[in-house]
Amino acid sequence: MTAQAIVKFDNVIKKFGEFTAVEKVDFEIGRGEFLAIMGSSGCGKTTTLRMLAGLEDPTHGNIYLDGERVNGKATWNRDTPMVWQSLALFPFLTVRENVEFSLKMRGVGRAERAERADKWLEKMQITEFAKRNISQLSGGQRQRVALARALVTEPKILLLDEPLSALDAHLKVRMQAVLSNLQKDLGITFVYVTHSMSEAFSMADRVVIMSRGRIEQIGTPVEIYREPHNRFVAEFLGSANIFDGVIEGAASDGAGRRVNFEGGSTFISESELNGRPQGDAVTFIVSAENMHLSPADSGQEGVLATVVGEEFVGATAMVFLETETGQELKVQKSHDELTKLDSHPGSKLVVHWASENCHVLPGE
Ligand SMILES: Nc1ncnc2c1ncn2[C@@H]1O[C@H](COP(=O)(O)OP(=O)(O)OP(=O)(O)O)[C@@H](O)[C@H]1O
Repeated sequence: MTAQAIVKFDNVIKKFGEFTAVEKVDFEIGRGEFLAIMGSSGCGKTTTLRMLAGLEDPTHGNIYLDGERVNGKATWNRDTPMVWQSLALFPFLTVRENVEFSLKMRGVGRAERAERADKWLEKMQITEFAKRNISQLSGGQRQRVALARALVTEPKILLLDEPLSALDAHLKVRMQAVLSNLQKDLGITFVYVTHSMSEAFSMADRVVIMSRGRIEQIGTPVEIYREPHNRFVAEFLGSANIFDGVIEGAASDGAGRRVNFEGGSTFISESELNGRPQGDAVTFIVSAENMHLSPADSGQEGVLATVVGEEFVGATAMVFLETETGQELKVQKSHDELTKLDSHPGSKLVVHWASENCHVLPGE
């Protein structure tokens, strides 16, 4: 375990009967890091978090928390509070009583409890609601109570399981800022499970992408976005066009080689091809914002495709096209540009891209 790490998962496997929910998970979480765990439903995100919280025990492997092996250690001895989507606040207690709860459980005296709760009520801007019952609060206010309740013991690490998913879009964005600032101010490690790419990518220092109990990639949001490791991650991010190609020329000291794919070919730099031999199959991506469109009669080299639909994405549009070989492509463009191209369903356009925007998936 490196000195900066607060958590280490060492070859952790979790089985429920014969079913493997988490398969050989091996990673560290840095002290003070905001780590998001993402993946599709059922991929093992929550089970991973629950093992860290002590709510599940690993079937194999070890979990270390702050240098100590914690397999089998009870959750109440771990100091790993968790904030859930359901929040699990006590409806029969007031806001203040909720916030004081874990201090009371630890035998902290009345005066100190009140003082510490006051500090967190104030920090979370809910002092004015201290005497209210939970049922008398809005969704955002409940979130703040849940955070105050979890943080009042001043833990080194906070576990969050889809804490914002029940909130409406506007409130979600506001709470993202609250969480992000809180984490930076306190310097506490946050481990944050979410389905939402926008939440993970806007808040986290690093993101773990899981699929079927395995880690597909760990990296900063920019690394994962620009350089997805494999097809699963590229598809999960949803913004890339994925091509299966075959390398035409032999590796050399040159700048790159041609790669043929069904319905076209492109030049890819040698740094991306990484010395792979001639004839090797490669999977590469080009992100939607790096794709360009030109009129079919422009003489532009590229792939001829037919527009099948458009989706409004704020200031831009995502144009969906189908090539003559049946491959679906997506291209993100400004509305102005699309108007100039007179793009509409049925239009034939040439899709093209710069070779430096081709990224070969190393894990394929
Ligand atoms: N107690 C259990 N007994 C049996 N199977 C379980 C148990 N808990 C989880 N699983 C299974 O393990 C797999 C991973 O579950 P987990 O809750 O970790 O997924 P997740 O990625 O958090 O999914 P979601 O995003 O839907 O919450 C799922 O297939 C789930 O059905």
